[in-house]
Amino acid sequence: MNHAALRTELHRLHLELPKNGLVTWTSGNISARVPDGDTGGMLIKPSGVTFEDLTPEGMVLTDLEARVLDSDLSPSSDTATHAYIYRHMPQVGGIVHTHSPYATAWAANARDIPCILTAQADEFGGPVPCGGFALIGGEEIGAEVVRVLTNHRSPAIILKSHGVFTIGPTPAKALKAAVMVEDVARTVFLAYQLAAATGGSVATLDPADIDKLYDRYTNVYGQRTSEVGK
Ligand SMILES: O=C(CO)[C@@H](O)[C@H](O)COP(=O)(O)O
Repeated sequence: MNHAALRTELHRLHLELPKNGLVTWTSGNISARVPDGDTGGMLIKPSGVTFEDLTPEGMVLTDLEARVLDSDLSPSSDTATHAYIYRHMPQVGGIVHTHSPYATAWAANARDIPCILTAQADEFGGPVPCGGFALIGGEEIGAEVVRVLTNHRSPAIILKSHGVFTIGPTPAKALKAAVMVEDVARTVFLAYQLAAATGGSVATLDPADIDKLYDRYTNVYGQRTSEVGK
């Protein structure tokens, strides 16, 4: 996808954040890696702009040192973090950050989201990991994302006292992981709440079953063409 088409795609994906209940007011952001053959670098949301005021042209182009290349708008507060992730994870083509409420509640408790659901084994290949706290504005959040997600099956991490970061080969795949992590965070929370209310208990999935589920979802589920079912 070229630079102009990526702007349009990135704008479209940002509108999915409020639609899916993942952000409030101006929180959250998405970026897309721009291919080297085009301009290189990345496109990212401008900081503090409401979702209804975002435009394709307003997406800010930066290099992978987080320097703005073509805009009068300030880029997202998380630009240095996104740039750090792209520099250290060459397979990543898109990054999403949200404060989606259930996943962020787990993050506020500094708890991994335990793997008790087949849908979670499918998408995340096990528990969703919780990383440590880092302040906003520099590369520290990115360093924590890279530290925890390198060689990890999960495309999502929750960060202590903050929120969610997801990665993917494309921004659309990273967005899917952001939608799915909120879905499992809510259901897992409800399952534990129901167990507490009824005196029951919740079993985590057997690691061997998680492996089988993850393998089926990764290699068999869905359509074999990238044009269908994105
Ligand atoms: O939590 C943070 C900073 O990590 C962000 O999600 C802000 O809430 C939105 O910041 P901008 O991307 O608009 O600068």
